[in-house]
Amino acid sequence: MTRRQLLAGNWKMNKTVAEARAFAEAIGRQADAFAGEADFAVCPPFTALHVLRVTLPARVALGAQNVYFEPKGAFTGEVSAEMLAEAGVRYVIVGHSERRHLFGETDALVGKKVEAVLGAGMTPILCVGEDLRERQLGHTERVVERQTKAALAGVDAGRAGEVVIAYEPVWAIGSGQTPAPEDAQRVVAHIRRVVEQEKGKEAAGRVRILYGGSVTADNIAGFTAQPDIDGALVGGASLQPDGFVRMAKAITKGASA
Ligand SMILES: O=C[C@H](O)COP(=O)(O)O
Repeated sequence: MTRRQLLAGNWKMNKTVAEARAFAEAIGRQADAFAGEADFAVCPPFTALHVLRVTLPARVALGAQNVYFEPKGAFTGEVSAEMLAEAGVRYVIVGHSERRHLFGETDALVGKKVEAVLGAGMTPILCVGEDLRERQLGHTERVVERQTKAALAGVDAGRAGEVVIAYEPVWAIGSGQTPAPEDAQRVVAHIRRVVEQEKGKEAAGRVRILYGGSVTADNIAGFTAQPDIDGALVGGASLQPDGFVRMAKAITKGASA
């Protein structure tokens, strides 16, 4: 089964509207970087969705960093999946470790968000990953297994293959430290086995699993060369236009190699 590589930039709480526009114009001047056989997305804060919708190169899709699962109502501060879809959003990050740890998101809430995103015709980027203590205790596999099963619990086997999963070891996020690509491959292969066990072979073969955590233009190719790693979810290094372009070229080259 051939899966297209995906490069997704997660800007977190960075960039004003003016800064977002400047980024889109800068990568637009190097739009050739996005012409190859791979998918690309940028996930800005909500406030910069509109400006990116109108300024990003056509091959770079729009993503969001969060969503609420209810369709509408008295949920001050929240944004629904339908609202994001209408705003031109294609991908929605769900269950990022910063949301789980800083904002108390539970496995059950993450599962509802995954369903809402699929229900609105968008692609969830479901984040899973162990923290340092869990890793030191040897619990990595069981943590990603629990998170994956809970998040996919309400998803039909026929649609599970549409989900993108991002394996992000929490200790690697923003730290400059990464697992060896072979180590990330081992965990990602385990996640794929969990998908197979829960949703069947077809879904497991289709589901794209990214690596995230201190990815840069210099190390991305080592991860995306692994057989089960289908791209990267990138924080800090996605903020600079040149870095984003270099990563786009690296994954496109790997995809066609
Ligand atoms: O969603 C992105 C990840 O949290 C990785 O962030 P980072 O590339 O800055 O380590």
